[in-house]
Amino acid sequence: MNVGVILFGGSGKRFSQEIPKQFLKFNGKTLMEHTLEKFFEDFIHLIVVVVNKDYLEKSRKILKKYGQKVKIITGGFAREYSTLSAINYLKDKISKEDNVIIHDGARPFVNKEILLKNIEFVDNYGAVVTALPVENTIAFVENDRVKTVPPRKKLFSIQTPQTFKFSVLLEAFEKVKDLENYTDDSSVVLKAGFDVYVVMGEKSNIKITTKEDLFLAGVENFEWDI
Ligand SMILES: Nc1ccn([C@@H]2O[C@H](COP(=O)(O)OP(=O)(O)OP(=O)(O)O)[C@@H](O)[C@H]2O)c(=O)n1
Ligand SMILES: C[C@](O)(CO)[C@H](O)COP(=O)(O)O
Repeated sequence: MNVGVILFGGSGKRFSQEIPKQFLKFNGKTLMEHTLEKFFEDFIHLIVVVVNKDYLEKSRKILKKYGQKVKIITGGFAREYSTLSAINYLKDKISKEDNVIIHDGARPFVNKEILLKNIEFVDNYGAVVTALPVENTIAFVENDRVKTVPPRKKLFSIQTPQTFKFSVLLEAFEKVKDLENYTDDSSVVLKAGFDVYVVMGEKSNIKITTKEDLFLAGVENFEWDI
């Protein structure tokens, strides 16, 4: 079975101080609807949407039209605790051999090809991360001073989905406790000692973090679903 986990448990503070970006609306739909609908594929059998507990009722109102394939749970105070909430929810519902596809709700432009590649690769490798070779030179900086410039050809920018055999997630999130120190799922799995393999992402699969990202994605106007 393939299970989608869509993370919408944040507050979107870099986008807006007032309303979480989950509820921004463009092209007639909220960000939450845009991303969720990318997972409405026949090869995804269950979708767990992790929402911000302060907006549970609002999220339920938006998502109820999608029916029983969508399960709504609340997340944690940091991204990886939201992933942990999904793992705990799934513990008694799916098999250790099932695939769990974890995706930022803030990435509405993911496509079917990336989802299918994640599923194809996780069957071989057990843990995969969507990523792209970086195009800018990256520096390690401390106190405004460049300390090192790692060789670019080995650097990748990590995206989502990040897809794992459920057994890998269970073991990794059992071993790693300081989840607030991690910004994605693959780094937790890596820390737990698993190999993680790359699935090539796409530049269009951007994360909507600030308003500029929306404009870069070609969305010129948006409103709020309040
Ligand atoms: N405690 C958290 C924090 C983040 N996320 C989700 O992880 C994705 C990527 O996080 P980000 O883009 O940083 O969203 P926010 O944390 O909401 O943004 P900000 O850091 O600006 O507050 C988002 O879909 C967000 O909803 C989550 O599920 N639970
Ligand atoms: C998971 C992620 O999108 C990979 O690049 C990124 O780490 C999320 O960071 P955020 O600060 O939670 O948006």
